[in-house]
Amino acid sequence: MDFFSWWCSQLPMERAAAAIWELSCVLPSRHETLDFKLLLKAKDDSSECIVEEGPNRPLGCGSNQVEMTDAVFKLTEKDSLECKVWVETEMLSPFDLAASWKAHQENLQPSRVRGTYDVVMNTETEARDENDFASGLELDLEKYVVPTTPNMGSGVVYAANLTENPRSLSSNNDTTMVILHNSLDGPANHYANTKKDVDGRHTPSQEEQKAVFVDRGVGSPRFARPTNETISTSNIKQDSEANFGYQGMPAAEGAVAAAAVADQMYGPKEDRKLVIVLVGLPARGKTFTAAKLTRYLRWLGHETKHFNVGKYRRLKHGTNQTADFFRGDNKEGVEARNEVAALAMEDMLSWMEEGGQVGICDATNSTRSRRNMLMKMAEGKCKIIFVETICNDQDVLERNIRLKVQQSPDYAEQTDFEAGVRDFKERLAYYEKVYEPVDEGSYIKMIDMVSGNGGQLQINNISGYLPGRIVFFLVNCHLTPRPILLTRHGESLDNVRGRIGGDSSLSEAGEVYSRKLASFVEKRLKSERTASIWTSTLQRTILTAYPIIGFPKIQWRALDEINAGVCDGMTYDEVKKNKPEEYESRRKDKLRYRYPRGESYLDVIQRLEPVIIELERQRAPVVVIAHQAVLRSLYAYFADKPLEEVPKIEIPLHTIIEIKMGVTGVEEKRYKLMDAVNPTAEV
Ligand SMILES: Nc1ncnc2c1ncn2[C@@H]1O[C@H](COP(=O)(O)OP(=O)(O)O)[C@@H](O)[C@H]1O
Ligand SMILES: O=P(O)(O)OC[C@H]1O[C@@](CO)(OP(=O)(O)O)[C@@H](O)[C@@H]1O
Repeated sequence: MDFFSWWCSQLPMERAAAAIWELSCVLPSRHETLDFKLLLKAKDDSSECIVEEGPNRPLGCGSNQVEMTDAVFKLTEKDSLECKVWVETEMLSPFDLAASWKAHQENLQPSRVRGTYDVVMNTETEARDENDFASGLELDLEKYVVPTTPNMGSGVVYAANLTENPRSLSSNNDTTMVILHNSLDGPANHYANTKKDVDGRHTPSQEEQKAVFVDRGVGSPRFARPTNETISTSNIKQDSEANFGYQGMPAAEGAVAAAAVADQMYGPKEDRKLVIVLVGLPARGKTFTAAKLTRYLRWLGHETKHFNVGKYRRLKHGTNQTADFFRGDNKEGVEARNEVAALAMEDMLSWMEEGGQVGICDATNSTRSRRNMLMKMAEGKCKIIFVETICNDQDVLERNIRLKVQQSPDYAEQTDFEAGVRDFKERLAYYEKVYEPVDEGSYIKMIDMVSGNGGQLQINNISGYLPGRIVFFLVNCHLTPRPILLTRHGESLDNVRGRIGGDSSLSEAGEVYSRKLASFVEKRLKSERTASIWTSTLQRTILTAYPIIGFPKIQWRALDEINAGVCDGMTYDEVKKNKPEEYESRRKDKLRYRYPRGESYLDVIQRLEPVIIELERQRAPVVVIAHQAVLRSLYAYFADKPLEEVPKIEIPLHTIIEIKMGVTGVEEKRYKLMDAVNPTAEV
C-alpha cells in the first residue's frame, strides 16, 4: 500500500472541514491500480500522522476520472474531522511529467506542474525556508499596514462637503429671488425669460460668469466628429477644438458610448440631459446615495455633478441655524430654503448648458411645491427623475441621526452632542409635518434598502438607457459592512522578464506571495462566516489563489488583464523599438489608447461594470486577485478617481488594498506583505 500524505496547516477545525482538499501526485501512465489512504499531519508538529478511517482508496490509471468523497480522521476518541476530497486523474504531457520529476529530484520538495503540488509518496517534504507558508505571517496584521494617501474621502469626510461649490453665491447675482417666485407661481417658461432681462439689469453671460465662478475642473468639453467614420466617444473627446454637436458625450466605450451616440442623434432633446432630484426626510441617506451615484456615473464616463443644497444654505445663511429655521410655518425660513434650492438648480442648469450630462440635486425636496419649482426650471432642458429614500427602521434612523450630528457642519460648533441630537430631531419633526411623498413624474422610491434583507425599489415612468442603469445600480446597493480585498497576482515569470500580457505562471517570489496571501486571508477573514475569492482566467491569478483554502473561488473573464493585442508578450522597450507609433500614441493618451486588436483602459472599465455591480451587491467579503490595469480601474471606482488618472494609479505587487464598505462610505487600508522584486517599468 502506498500513502500520499497531505498536511493540514493550522487550520481551525471548522474551516478545515469546510475546505475542499485538492491532492495531486505524479505517477507513470498505465500504472496498475494503486491503493492509498490519506494522512493528516499537523503542520510544524512532529506528532504522528493520523491515517484516515475507512477502506483503502483505489487509484486507477484512466484520465479525467473525477471523484468527490469524504475523508474522516479520528483526532481523539471524541473528535473527528471530516473533509471533502476531490480526486481527479489527469494525464500530463511527458514534458510536464519530466519537469515535475526533475524538480522533485533536484529539490526534494513537492514540485508543481501547472500550478498544483505534485505530492510525492512517503517523502519528508517539510524543509522550508522562512519565507514559506510554514513560517506564515505575523499574527498581528497591523504590522503590514503601509500609509496611503487619503484617497477615499467619504469614509472620513462628510459627503456633502465634497459636492460642487456654489457658483451663483460667489457672484453678485441677485436675480434668484425673481427666478424663484416666477418658477413657483408663474408659467413654465418664466424662468428662461427672467434670465435674459430682470428689472432691466444686465445678467452676466455664461462666458462672463465663468470669470467669477468657482469651477472644480469640469470645463466645457467640445467634441469633434472624427475624420474616419468610426464613432467612438473616446476619439470624439480627444479633439477639443471643433464642435459638431456631440456635447455631453461620456468618456466611454462599449455600451455606454453606443447609448450616448444614439441619444445624441435620435433622442428627444430634453432626454440628453438628466437631473436626479433626491427626495426624503433628513437622515434618510440622500447625500450618501447622491455621492455614490455620482461616483458610479463618473466612473462610467458620464459628466456628473452633485449639487448639495445644504452647502448653499450654509454659505448663504451660516452653519448654525436652529431647528426653528426649518419649521414649515416659518415663512422666511421656507423662502430662504427655496431660494438656495433654486440657486443650486440654476447652477446645475448652467453647467449642463456647458456640456454637463447628469446633475444631482441633493436636498429634502419634500413638498410638492418645491418639486414643481424644480420641474418648471428644468422644463424643455432636461429630464427629471426623483429618487426618494424612505426608511422606517427606527434603529437605522437613530444611527443616522447620530452620524449626521457628528458629521454635518451644521453642528460643528455645537459642543454638546446630545443637545445637537435633540435639535436635529426637532428639525426632523418639522419636516415630517409637511412631507409629501412623491407620486408625480418619473420616480424611483428606495424603501428600507438598508435593512438587513434588502428592502424594495419602486419605480414609475422610468425609461431610457441611463435611468435603467441607475435603477440597476441602486437595486444592488446596500450598507452591510464588509471588506473587499484587492490584490495583484504574485509576481509572474513575465513580470520578471518585463513582458506585458501573456499567461505565464508565478516566479519564486510570486509563489511565496501566494502563500503569504493565503495566510493573510486566513487571518483577516477568520471571523467571517463566508467569503469568496475571485480571480481572472489567467494562470497567474489562479495560481496566486491556489493556496487559499476554505472559500469558494470564482474565475471571471472580465477580470483578465488589459488585452495588449499585437503587443502581447513584448517588453515595453520592444514596443518602443518595433512599434514606435503605438508607443507614442499610448504615451500621449494612455486612457483612450487601444492596443491594435486589443483594449484600452476605457474598454477595460466597460467590461468591469458587472464586477462593480456584483461587488456592491455582495454582503460577504470578497478577495479579488487580478491584474494591474484591471485593479487600477476597479480602485478608481471606489476612490472616486477621475478617469484621466486611472492608468497612473499605483497598484504595487505583493500588496493588499482593503476597501472597507460601510455605513459611512468607503475607506482604504493597504497591507504590504513583501517587497516586489522586479517592479515592471511603467509606460
Ligand atoms: N437608503 C438609505 N436609507 C437609510 N439610511 C441610509 C440610506 N443610505 C445611506 N444611509 C445612511 O444614512 C446616513 C445619513 O445619510 P445622509 O446621506 O447624510 O442623509 P440625508 O442626506 O438624507 O440627510 C448615512 O451615513 C448612511 O449610513
Ligand atoms: O497599462 P500598463 O501600465 O501598461 O499596465 C498594464 C500591464 O501590467 C502588467 C504588468 O506589466 O500586468 P500584470 O502584472 O497583470 O501582468 C501587464 O501584463 C499589463 O499589460
